[in-house]
Amino acid sequence: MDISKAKDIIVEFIKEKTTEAGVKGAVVGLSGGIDSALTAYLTVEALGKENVLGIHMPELTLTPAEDVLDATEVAERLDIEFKTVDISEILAGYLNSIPEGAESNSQANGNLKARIRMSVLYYYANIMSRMVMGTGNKTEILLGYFTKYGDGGVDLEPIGDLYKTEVREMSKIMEVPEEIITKAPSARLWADQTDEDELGITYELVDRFLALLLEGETPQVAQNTLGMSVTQRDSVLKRINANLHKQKSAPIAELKSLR
Ligand SMILES: Nc1ncnc2c1ncn2[C@@H]1O[C@H](COP(=O)(O)OP(=O)(O)OC[C@H]2O[C@@H]([n+]3cccc(C(=O)O)c3)[C@H](O)[C@@H]2O)[C@@H](O)[C@H]1O
Ligand SMILES: Nc1ncnc2c1ncn2[C@@H]1O[C@H](COP(=O)(O)OP(=O)(O)OP(=O)(O)O)[C@@H](O)[C@H]1O
Ligand SMILES: [Mg+2]
Repeated sequence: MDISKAKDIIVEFIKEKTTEAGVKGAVVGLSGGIDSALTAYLTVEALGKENVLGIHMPELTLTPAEDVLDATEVAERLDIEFKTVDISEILAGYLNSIPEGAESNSQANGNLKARIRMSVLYYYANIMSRMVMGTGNKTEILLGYFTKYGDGGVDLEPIGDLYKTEVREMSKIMEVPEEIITKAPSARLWADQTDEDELGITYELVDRFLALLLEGETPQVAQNTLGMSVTQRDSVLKRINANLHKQKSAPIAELKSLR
């Protein structure tokens, strides 16, 4: 892919879609990770720095200092408005208010954090008449590796057709800080979580596998071509199939036979 041309298409996409929606500005959740950093760079190029708000939303126990520094550095380099909203109290209030909240369920609690961050972004989008920028990439979307109505709850997905490995390439040409490009991707929803550990495969490998499948190759041939293990192949296929529902809006019970 010509990454420079892809960048121009994405910048144009952001301009067009915000104009169609009648809004001038955007809100981006800046985690300190590469997806949100690249999305912020592209959005600033499309809309201008005065029309982009970056919001960092750390959580007491899980957000490392390097993420706070990296998110701040992105905002400083782009010279955009930047706010920090600590979600720890919101999370504690939420869990204290529901009967099962004291029971530890790392999956449910992790997804709740993503959904709290989504609602903070929409709060600012509402009060400022702006759109919420999604930061999902093609790899995450194909695998369904995101929280439904959490980080998947957004208005636009500018980098949604870029594989993670292409996100890295584009980040290099846009001069996203090097330490953000090389940092291990993580949702930081629970302790020691990294994407590649949870997925059981590297982004380099899964991107090549997904690309072969989209070119019409069978999973078996793609697996052999790339030297993947059967376990890796099957777990990726299982994830894709189990999460297909995340790519569609919720099914509606149709009543047209009664009309
Ligand atoms: N066929 C179907 N049709 C309609 N709905 C279906 C369904 N199958 C399950 N569901 C429903 O989907 C829901 C489960 O989905 P969801 O709540 O998203 O939860 P789930 O997919 O279980 O978990 C989210 C995953 O995304 C990862 N994640 C989250 C956030 C950020 C990042 C990151 O990379 O930064 C990664 C996270 O680590 C975890 O592995 C349930 O309500 C379930 O009943
Ligand atoms: N601490 C946080 N502060 C603000 N936004 C966050 C935070 N954590 C997650 N988000 C939002 O959720 C999105 C999804 O997280 P994800 O980890 O997939 O992306 P990333 O952190 O930008 O990149 P990476 O994959 O390298 O970790 C982020 O891009 C960001 O918009
Ligand atoms: Mg992250």
